[in-house]
Amino acid sequence: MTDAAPRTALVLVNLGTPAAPTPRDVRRYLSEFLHDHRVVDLSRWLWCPLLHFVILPVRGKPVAKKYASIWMDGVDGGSPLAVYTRRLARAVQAQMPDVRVVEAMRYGKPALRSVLDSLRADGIERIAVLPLYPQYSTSTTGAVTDVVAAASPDARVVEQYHLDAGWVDAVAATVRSARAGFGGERHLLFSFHGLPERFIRRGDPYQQQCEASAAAIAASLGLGRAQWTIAYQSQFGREKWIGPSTQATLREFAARGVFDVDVVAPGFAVDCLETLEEVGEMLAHEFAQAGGRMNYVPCLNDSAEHARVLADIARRALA
Ligand SMILES: C=CC1=C(C)c2cc3[nH]c(cc4nc(cc5[nH]c(cc1n2)c(C)c5CCC(=O)O)C(CCC(=O)O)=C4C)c(C)c3C=C
Ligand SMILES: [Fe+2]
Ligand SMILES: [Fe+2]
Repeated sequence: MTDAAPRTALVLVNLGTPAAPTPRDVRRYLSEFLHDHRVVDLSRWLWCPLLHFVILPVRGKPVAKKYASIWMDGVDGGSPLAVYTRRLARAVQAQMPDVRVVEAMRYGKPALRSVLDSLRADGIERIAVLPLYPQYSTSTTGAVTDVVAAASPDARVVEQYHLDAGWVDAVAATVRSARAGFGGERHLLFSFHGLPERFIRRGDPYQQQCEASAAAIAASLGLGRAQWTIAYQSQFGREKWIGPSTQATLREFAARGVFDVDVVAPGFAVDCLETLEEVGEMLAHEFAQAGGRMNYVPCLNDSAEHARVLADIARRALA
């Protein structure tokens, strides 16, 4: 570490998550998230009544229960997305002693807008913003760039890293080590967060980038095309989302007798509700009921390898 205070900062940004696994905090979080036009672009005349009178009241309690099932204990505990993001920022800081590394959330706290304002107030001159979304979507990365453009327009935003060689190899390595204890023929299922098809029709590159990431990770693992499949999870609402869905794919696997499946979720930098509860608990249970054995491969989380990969990406952005 140099003696002088760093003049450069790196902000790792994640989606955000409720402060506590209670219906009130879940509603507060969902309200901020689902009011963003980048996420739901319906007319507010239509969307606000639906959101305030149906979605938030109906979703608060059951979604809080799901968060409670994955909540991490201890003084440094909390929602996995928040805990792993905080730990990841510390691990990246250890890789970049001359840069101030901080974490921020697009929705909830620590709010991206106030993190950027306080870096400026502290005399930081150069800022790189790294949204923790390997694949670009207007609904996620685009929502981060909105805040950066308003608060700190000269900051450099890393818009995607879906084909970064270090990242591809790091994800492949987690799959390899998760498979180490198993013998025999296994199938690899890549499960990415879904998106309404409408976004793709309007030019969002997300799905194409997910496909490119999966193909690159499979190539790094030396898998043939018949040994892996892509699917999309976490559909929300009635609109048509990109598919096939992870749930339908697992049901089809069971029907075809494909019972030994590793599931990896390379669209998620850290584990969260959608990976731990939806895939690791709900879908794993459903697959087991159908006779299958799912091995969920954890996200890169706060591993040293993840920190090294992100530090390399950030250094290039700051160069
Ligand atoms: C229209 C709604 C949604 C879009 C579009 C969407 C895109 C999207 N989301 C992620 C990553 C995450 N989403 C998470 C939770 C989550 N997502 C939605 C809705 C949309 N997502 C909701 C309503 C929720 C909350 C849970 C629920 O009520 O079911 C999370 C996890 C957050 C956590 O606290 O753990 C992540 C991460 C991506 C990458 C993406 C587009 C590509
Ligand atoms: Fe509203
Ligand atoms: Fe989402």
